[in-house]
Amino acid sequence: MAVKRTPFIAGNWKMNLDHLQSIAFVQKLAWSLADARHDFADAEVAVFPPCTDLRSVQTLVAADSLPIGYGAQDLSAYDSGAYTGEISGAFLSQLGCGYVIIGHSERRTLHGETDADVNAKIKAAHRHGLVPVVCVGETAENLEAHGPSAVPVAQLRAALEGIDGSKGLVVAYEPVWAIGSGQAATPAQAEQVAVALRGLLAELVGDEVAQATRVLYGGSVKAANIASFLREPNVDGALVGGASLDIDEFSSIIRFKKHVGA
Ligand SMILES: O=C(CO)COP(=O)(O)O
Repeated sequence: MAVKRTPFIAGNWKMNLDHLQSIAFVQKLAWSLADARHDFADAEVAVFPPCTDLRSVQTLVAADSLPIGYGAQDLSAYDSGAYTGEISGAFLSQLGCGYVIIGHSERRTLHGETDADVNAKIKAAHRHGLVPVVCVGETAENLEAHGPSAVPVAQLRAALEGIDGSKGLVVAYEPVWAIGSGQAATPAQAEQVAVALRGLLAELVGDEVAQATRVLYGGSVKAANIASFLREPNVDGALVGGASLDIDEFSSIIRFKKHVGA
């Protein structure tokens, strides 16, 4: 069954751009999206700013009904209470977030997030109507020891335990060795893992949800390589880090149709 999945181009700003800078960036992105010379009808664009920027982004997006989605880079597994420093999914929903990144490798490595934490956070996102962008990916050591798919597949299996797939999700395959290194995976590698992840989705949440779920590639994506990833049938977009902070580069990435010549 062939299902058309809308390509998703997501910018993960990480801990960059304060709320004033986010306003300038979103305004420029809106101008770029409004550029009549380009057809964005087939792509969905979203940004993931620091939490302190979300209110500013919401105000801009809502004021002009901008075709820009947005979300947070993390959320609490809890809904409210004595959890100092945590941000509830309820608050993110109130700010109009549609998405939330969960289980980014930087959270796993630098903040000790486990598969169980990722699972609990996906459930929290679903409780509050947020679509989780679930990140999985292997280290260079994992790649050498187990090949490309084993670790991402094991992470996704653990992440999705007991999840209701009908509540929506996006999966982002981000090899740790490709993040911020300038050395992206090859499109064939990304496709191979995306196929394995979609196969697992079919097993866990059913074929219909698996076919509808966007599987993104992330790791050193830039304007020069985006089209090569999007040509792969199972790669449905990109989670972009460094290149999403440069308005010219990000604008060029979201014009991927130009790169593929469509
Ligand atoms: O971690 C990433 C996006 O979440 C990828 O980062 P880079 O695009 O900077 O490699």
